[in-house]
Amino acid sequence: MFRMISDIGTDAMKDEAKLARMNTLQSDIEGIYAKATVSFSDGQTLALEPGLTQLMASSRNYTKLQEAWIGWRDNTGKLMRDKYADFVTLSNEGVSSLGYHDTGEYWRSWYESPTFEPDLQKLLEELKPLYSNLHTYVREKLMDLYGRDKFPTSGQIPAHLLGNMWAQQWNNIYDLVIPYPDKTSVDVTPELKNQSYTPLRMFRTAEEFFKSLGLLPMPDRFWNKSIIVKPTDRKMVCHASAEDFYNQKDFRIKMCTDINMEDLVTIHHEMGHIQYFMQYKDQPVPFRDGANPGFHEAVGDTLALSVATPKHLQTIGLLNSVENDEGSDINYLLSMALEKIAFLPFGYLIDQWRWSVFSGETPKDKFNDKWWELRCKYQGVSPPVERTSTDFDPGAKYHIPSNTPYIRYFVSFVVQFQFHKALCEAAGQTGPLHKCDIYRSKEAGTKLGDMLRLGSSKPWPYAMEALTGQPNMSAKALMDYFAPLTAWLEKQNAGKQVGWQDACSNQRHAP
Ligand SMILES: CC(=O)N[C@@H](CC(=O)O)C(=O)NC[C@H](CC1(C(=O)N[C@@H](Cc2ccc(O)cc2)C(=O)O)CCCC1)C(=O)O
Ligand SMILES: [Zn+2]
Repeated sequence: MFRMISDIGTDAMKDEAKLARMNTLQSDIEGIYAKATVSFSDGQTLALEPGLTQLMASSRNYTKLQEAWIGWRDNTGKLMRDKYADFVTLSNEGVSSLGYHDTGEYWRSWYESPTFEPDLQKLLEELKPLYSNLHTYVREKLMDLYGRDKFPTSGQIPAHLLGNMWAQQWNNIYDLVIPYPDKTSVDVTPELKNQSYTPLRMFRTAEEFFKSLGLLPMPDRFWNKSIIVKPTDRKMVCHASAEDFYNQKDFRIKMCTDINMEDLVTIHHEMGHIQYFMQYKDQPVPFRDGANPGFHEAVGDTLALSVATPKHLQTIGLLNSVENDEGSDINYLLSMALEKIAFLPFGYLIDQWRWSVFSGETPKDKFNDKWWELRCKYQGVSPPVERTSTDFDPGAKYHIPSNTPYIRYFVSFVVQFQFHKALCEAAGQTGPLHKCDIYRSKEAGTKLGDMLRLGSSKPWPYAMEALTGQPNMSAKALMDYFAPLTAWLEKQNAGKQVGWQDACSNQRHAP
């Protein structure tokens, strides 16, 4: 407890003037991101939410997508590079008085493990074959649609074609890659609109899932004080977030909710944070935190793994028919892979880049080269147009200007499948993991609640063992979940060139 109280991060900066300068740089950088818009050649001007997000998700116009992709980076990252470099120097100075070599070392200390970095690398390597198979399948489909001459001979996928501004999740191009179009497709967005769901009803639906497990309901103050639609009377950073006011009563979400499946999942994610806040609210303040930051990110997503199943969606009236055949199964697993597998290298590389910047390994003039070195190697995506060292593409992703650590999401995307497997067993679900729905299982809820109430009072391996019966992070549950899809993808990719070269080439395939 004493160690946690004294671990105050960059606020340990001794020099008041430098502390003020660091905070000014941070708020300047965040301001650039918050105010950014893109003005198109056709006169349209869009903000990130909802305009650019919806364009990147739904447009199939190569040039329009490219214009949005370049415009967003010109109006965010490109304007931050010098300030960010100065911020990094001051941030490192701030934590040095706590004995950390740099900010990256401080951030990694939250995982309390001397083998944290090699453990992460091993997980990514175990998951690489599954990612490569998904990447190859998607790339072939996109080449058919956009033409081979748009794709580099080194095998990467141009980053603006994957349905997301950062190519971090590919669920929005599901319609372009759906394996069995005549079978059940899981996207319930149209149904949410047909049934005129409101943001409030989406939040109530999520709350009902938590309550069905015997977990805590959202308190009245939550419903009175949260902001769940984009306000018209003030500016607000629309990036969803959950806040703990550390007074054992006030817990809130702010979010600019869209009526679609993606936001229904996000609502569960944010409500997972609130549930954790409430479960550990009686711990001493230093223990009112996740067992590690990845655990905090995994709570809501774990429950959403049940909610997203066709069976559950039918139970809550969002899907009228569920076919139990191989085609529907593969359709569902592929839609989940576009959200969960696609994310893994992205979740890994953000802080690989940032740790290398904090440590001094990557100097300012190499910021963008290092970023694309990692994007080309780990994620197998390429820039649609040539990038230069005056660009600063990492700054186009919220978590860099907001200085929010990111490896927590890679950890979460691995451990959430371990949690899901453990809760499914507690709920007495015996079938394939991807069909499990823990809805209404008080046994599962009790097991989860017991772990959440620990907060950060025990080392995370203790919490992991309490929930799953063993203390380590493991990719096995994730690979078990997607096993039927792995076999199917290997058959689909037979005879195809699987994977990509580490470096992106400038050369493109012949038409
Ligand atoms: C006071 C404070 O800071 N509170 C923290 C929570 C805490 O630390 O207590 C907080 O609210 N952080 C905001 C952040 C928002 C989101 C996010 O940034 N997600 C990542 C990665 C991802 C993507 C898909 C997915 O399914 C899960 C994760 C991204 O969008 O790239 C955006 C929507 C989802 C989660 C969050 O909730 O984690
Ligand atoms: Zn989160």
